[in-house]
Amino acid sequence: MMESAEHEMLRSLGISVLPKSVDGEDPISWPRVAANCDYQAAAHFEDLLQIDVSVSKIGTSSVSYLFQFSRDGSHVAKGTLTAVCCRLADSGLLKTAIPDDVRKLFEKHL
Ligand SMILES: CC(C)(COP(=O)(O)OP(=O)(O)OC[C@H]1O[C@@H](n2cnc3c(N)ncnc32)[C@H](O)[C@@H]1OP(=O)(O)O)[C@@H](O)C(=O)NCCC(=O)NCCSC(=O)c1cc(O)c2ccccc2c1O
Repeated sequence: MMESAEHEMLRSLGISVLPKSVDGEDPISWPRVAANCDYQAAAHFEDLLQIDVSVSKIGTSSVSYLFQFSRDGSHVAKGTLTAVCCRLADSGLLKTAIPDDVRKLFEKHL
């Protein structure tokens, strides 16, 4: 659920989760390196949960998110996730600095 919420947030900022290569440049994506979730109340099958996503930290190449889960206005869980900005090179994932334009978009959600 956190990954889906993260992807929705990226899309809302106009950031593709897995863009196509343009002009032979390596596309950039966001593999996750850490995730955690604290459950504060039970959620049941078919419950409709709201997930509020915010950015808790922007590093050089990493971005951390906070996820607040609620049901009918009551807190259910709190999660965190850290992803790293990477070039999808032929050799695999290579860490790279978060581009300035993307950093500015994330800063709006700090
Ligand atoms: C992602 C890596 C390639 C980075 O490796 P590297 O060794 O270069 O990174 P650093 O150790 O220097 O850390 C970079 C950056 O992250 C912060 N960080 C690292 N670990 C943690 C942690 N546990 N908690 C918090 N923060 C952490 C560190 O402080 C640095 O921050 P700065 O801001 O200071 O730069 C390499 O780590 C790697 O490959 N990891 C495995 C990733 C993985 O397989 N994850 C499992 C889920 S799969 C996934 O999420 C995924 C998503 C995609 O979108 C993909 C797209 C295309 C292909 C594959 C994808 C994919 O597997």
